[in-house]
Amino acid sequence: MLLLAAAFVVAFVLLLYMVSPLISPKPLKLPGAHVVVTGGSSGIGKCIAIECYKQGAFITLIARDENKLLQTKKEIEKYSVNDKQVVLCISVDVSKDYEQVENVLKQAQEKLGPVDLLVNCAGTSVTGKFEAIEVNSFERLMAVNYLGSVYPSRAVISTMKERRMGRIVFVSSQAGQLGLFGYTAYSPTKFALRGLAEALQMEVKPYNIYVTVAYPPDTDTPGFAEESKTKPLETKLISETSSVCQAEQVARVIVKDAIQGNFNSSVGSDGYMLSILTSGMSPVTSITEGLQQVVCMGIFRIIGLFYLGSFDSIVRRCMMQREKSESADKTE
Ligand SMILES: NC(=O)C1=CN([C@@H]2O[C@H](COP(=O)(O)OP(=O)(O)OC[C@H]3O[C@@H](n4cnc5c(N)ncnc54)[C@H](OP(=O)(O)O)[C@@H]3O)[C@@H](O)[C@H]2O)C=CC1
Ligand SMILES: CCCCCCCCCCCCCCCC(=O)[C@@H](N)CO
Repeated sequence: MLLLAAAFVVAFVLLLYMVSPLISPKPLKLPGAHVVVTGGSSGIGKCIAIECYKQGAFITLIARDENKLLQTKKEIEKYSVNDKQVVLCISVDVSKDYEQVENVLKQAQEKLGPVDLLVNCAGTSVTGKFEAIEVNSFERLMAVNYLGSVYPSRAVISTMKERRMGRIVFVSSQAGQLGLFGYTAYSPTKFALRGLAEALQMEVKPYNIYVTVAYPPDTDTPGFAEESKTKPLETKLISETSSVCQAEQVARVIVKDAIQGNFNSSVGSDGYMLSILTSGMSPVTSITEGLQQVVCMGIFRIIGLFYLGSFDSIVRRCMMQREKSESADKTE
């Protein structure tokens, strides 16, 4: 009986593997491809641009600060692999005016051809206790992190559909997979990208367009340094659960997953567990991935509950410490 069940499972898995080419896309060829990176002048975005350029792509960098763009262009050009390669810089705010974003992308496509890969990496963060975060920060973060990814994607999608090819990456965050102390303004903007990505992927898959959502952990970048200046102690202690990654490593993983058309992109063992645990109704891009989710989800939930317990105790400890030092101040 047991043997029969085992044979059935093996046969089922074999069958799944036989149909797997139906769900795995063909890898994107980067040599000669046009890659647009928003937020390409700094941190993770810059490293993604370098990684694609090293593999022969033509690059458009989008960010606001022109000086930073030009400096990054020079830095990237050191890695050229042929003398035809171009790095184009566009200074625009991706979150302000849709028409403006559409226009600059049109110009970029006139110069370097239709976009093969769009990486939405422009983003920013504000941390603090809910009541301490300025009301307009909630709006600004939603505008930059969410609408700033909607606009460029909306501007390239029609051409991608016509060409029956293309890749779009949304750079979310581990804070887009779980909500943590201090991230009440930031996390929702990163969760929103997941919803956008799932809905969009279902629409564009028949057009051979593949969407990737990346969930990086804390990564050593100028943005992260800025964020760390005002981070609550609780957020720091909770985040120390997983170590800080290098931007080059994060970029390599994102580019690899985008090329392969993987819906989910994560870094490190925490990243792997979180992605399995929060896979929900997201699409799978390989049978192996689906099987890993089915097998590991329960056990990762148990591990996750221990993490949550330790996060709660960090928060409680910090609160008690604060109250103690406040009452000590009063008695002085
Ligand atoms: N570093 C980390 O720990 C993690 C980061 N992430 C996410 O990765 C992405 C990149 O982060 P990181 O490399 O740290 O960030 P950086 O702050 O180092 O770089 C941000 C980039 O985005 C650009 N940018 C910001 N706002 C706008 C805007 N309104 N319009 C156009 N460009 C804009 C910046 O240029 P300029 O200011 O000139 O416009 C810059 O090029 C973000 O979305 C972030 O949320 C996710 C997980 C972890
Ligand atoms: C089985 C379950 C395992 C759970 C492991 C959980 C580990 C949590 C660490 C969270 C770190 C927060 C990253 C936010 C990074 C970010 O987006 C900002 N730095 C942007 O600047």
